[in-house]
Amino acid sequence: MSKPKDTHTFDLFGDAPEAEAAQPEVTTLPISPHPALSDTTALLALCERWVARGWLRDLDRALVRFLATEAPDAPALLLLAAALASHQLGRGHVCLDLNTTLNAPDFALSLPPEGDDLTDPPPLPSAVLATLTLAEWQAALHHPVLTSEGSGNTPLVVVTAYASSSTGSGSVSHTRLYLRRYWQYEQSLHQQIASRLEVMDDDNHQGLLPQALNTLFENTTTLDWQKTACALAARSRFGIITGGPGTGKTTTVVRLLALLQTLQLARQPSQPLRIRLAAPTGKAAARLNESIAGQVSSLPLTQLEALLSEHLPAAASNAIAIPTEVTTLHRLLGARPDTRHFRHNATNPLALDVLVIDEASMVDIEMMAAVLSALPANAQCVLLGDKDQLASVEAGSVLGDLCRRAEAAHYTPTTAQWLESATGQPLPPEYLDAQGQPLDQAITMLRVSHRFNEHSGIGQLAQAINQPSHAQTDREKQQAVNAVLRHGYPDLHHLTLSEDTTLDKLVIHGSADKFLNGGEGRTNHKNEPIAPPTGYRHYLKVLNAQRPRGESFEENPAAYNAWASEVLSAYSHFQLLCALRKGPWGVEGLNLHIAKTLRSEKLLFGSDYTLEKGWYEGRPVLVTQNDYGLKLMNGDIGITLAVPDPRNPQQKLLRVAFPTSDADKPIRWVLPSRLHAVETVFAMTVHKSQGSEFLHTALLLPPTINPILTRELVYTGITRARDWLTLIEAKRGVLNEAVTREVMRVSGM
Ligand SMILES: Nc1ncnc2c1ncn2[C@@H]1O[C@H](COP(=O)(O)OP(=O)(O)OP(=O)(O)O)[C@@H](O)[C@H]1O
Repeated sequence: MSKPKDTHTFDLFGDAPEAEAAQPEVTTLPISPHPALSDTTALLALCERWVARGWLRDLDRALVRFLATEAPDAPALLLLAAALASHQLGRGHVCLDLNTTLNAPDFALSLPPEGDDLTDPPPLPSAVLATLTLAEWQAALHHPVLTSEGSGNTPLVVVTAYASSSTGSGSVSHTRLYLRRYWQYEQSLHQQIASRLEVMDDDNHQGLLPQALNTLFENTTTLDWQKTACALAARSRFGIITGGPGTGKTTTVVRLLALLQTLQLARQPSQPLRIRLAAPTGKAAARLNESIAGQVSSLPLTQLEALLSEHLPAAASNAIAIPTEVTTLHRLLGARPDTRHFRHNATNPLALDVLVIDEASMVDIEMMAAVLSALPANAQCVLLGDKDQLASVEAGSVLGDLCRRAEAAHYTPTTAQWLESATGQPLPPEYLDAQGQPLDQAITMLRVSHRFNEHSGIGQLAQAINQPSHAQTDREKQQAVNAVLRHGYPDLHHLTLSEDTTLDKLVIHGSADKFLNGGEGRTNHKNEPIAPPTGYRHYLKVLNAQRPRGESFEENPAAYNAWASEVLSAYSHFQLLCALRKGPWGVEGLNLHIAKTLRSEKLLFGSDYTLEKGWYEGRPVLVTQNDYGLKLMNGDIGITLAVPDPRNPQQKLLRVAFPTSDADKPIRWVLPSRLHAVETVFAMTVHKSQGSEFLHTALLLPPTINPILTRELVYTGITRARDWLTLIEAKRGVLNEAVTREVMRVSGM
């Protein structure tokens, strides 16, 4: 849920003047209670009007009807809360928080960010709830058939928590209403995590742990958070390593696996750990696969094996093996078509000892609960991810919730002492807290980016945007962000659209001329040269220049695979990201606009209809649903290529090329007619871009602020950029607004 600037004045309908004229019910609050608060028929009629406007889902209204049939005496106030609780699930919240809803009622529905014509508008939630008090609403939630505090099998669960008030005048109650299934997911996560937080081995494995850590990490004078992360993650059966882009999460986890395997072989020489690596999407899995493979080859395995044989001569012959294959969570659990149940669960657990989950910020509460309950009791689970990124579009922000205290660490003196003996590094006092919770002891935040240094505008901008709101005022944050934009960093270009060709030039050519020295002469953190930024022309040129000639697809599949690999790699050089789906500034409008622009440059060909609805060579597509038959995962990107028709080589057939992780068959060629859940991806939403990175990322912010534009969205978008970032504001000022809005997901975690 985004933070309202102040209740009721948040501009839900775009620019203020029209909005004011169009929302009589916002300004004229009813003086008597709205009938829907006490009468079920009136409530159902209201829900119907909300559904007709798309403010509420049909599913939410159906739930109200079902509950009203199950319990005809249920108060309308309870049914209204149930409708809103159900609706929150579709918006990422695990439950309905009554207090938050009463403070900002209009955030409880999906009011149209891009405006509404508002002829005969239904009442806004702020009008409906205007006379309702928290105590009245809480009292209405007690019903023997529909609600309980968790006991029995009621469809709804009410949880009330008490906390001391900020004014110090006693305690305040906070009430959350859950659909039972989601309450169960939370309970299950609590139990699973708590049961794994116990410290496993306090004797440092007879001195092997510090020696292995010293073998894996160079001695540094400053605190090495990566070494700390490895030590802590080896200490209990649940650990989290969080950090921004390039802070070394993958590097650390590869060393952690080598460490765990070393310790295991010292314990049981003939039983190496069964380690599995997983990520929420195919794209994220492929990325981790690639970077893990590179990192494993640089591990000091020979030294670790020598260390092991010193400790245990009997174990000398045991080689330390680290897997590099990464799977998706769906595959790992054994997803079954047409059911939300998996093959692996608490009664049929996964056969593994260690599970690493990368990009954990993208894992929703249902999936996280499913994975943890499918783990054997003794298995170890390590989550990797950036706590500040957008959470999954599904309900829950598990990683963000678990890492809420990660910044200040909160390590207890016992943990600090143990860490010092394991790593040889004392912890600075600001990270210590005698009241630290068990979960705090299992989390490490990596704080140094090895990819973006102080000379990188991408890194500096990410840091400025990411400052939490309690650390500075909105004005200070905006000033810090603007200072980065004005500084003249070589990897950063800030653009405000003034003429309509500006965006076109960028998406075609990449606008290298807008970067310092035309983007020439830069090197990366490994001192390798960085190629200047490109736009979509680049991959379309590669497509045409490297097309195999003279041989058919069947005669020389390797040539066609090599061509497709080059085109796919060239495509990953540039990606336009945007916040919205609909409208001219959303994916739908931009995709068509860009396709036509590329056609006008003779880089693509096809009629208006084909570009909008059909298939054409060069069309890049994003898979939007897992397809196990085709072995395609949500998030996979493919490019449409024309290959000779085997029946008539003069004719061409369109096939879509997707990359695979199989070196023998690097490309999966799919007929367009078999692809049912794909969309053109010249423009991609920031939500869909999670887990991917592009050499040049252009992030386009629409001209009007709306609830989806938050600091997390902007941060996630800009951190998809590896070498170059173009930040585009359709209208100046939107960025300033967006960076001061935070996502606040409601949950009980
Ligand atoms: N301690 C270190 N010293 C020097 N270079 C490092 C160190 N740790 C990581 N790197 C380098 O920094 C880069 C980023 O590291 P890595 O991929 O592990 O980070 P990450 O946090 O997983 O990144 P991502 O944002 O892609 O998830 C890599 O090139 C890696 O080799």
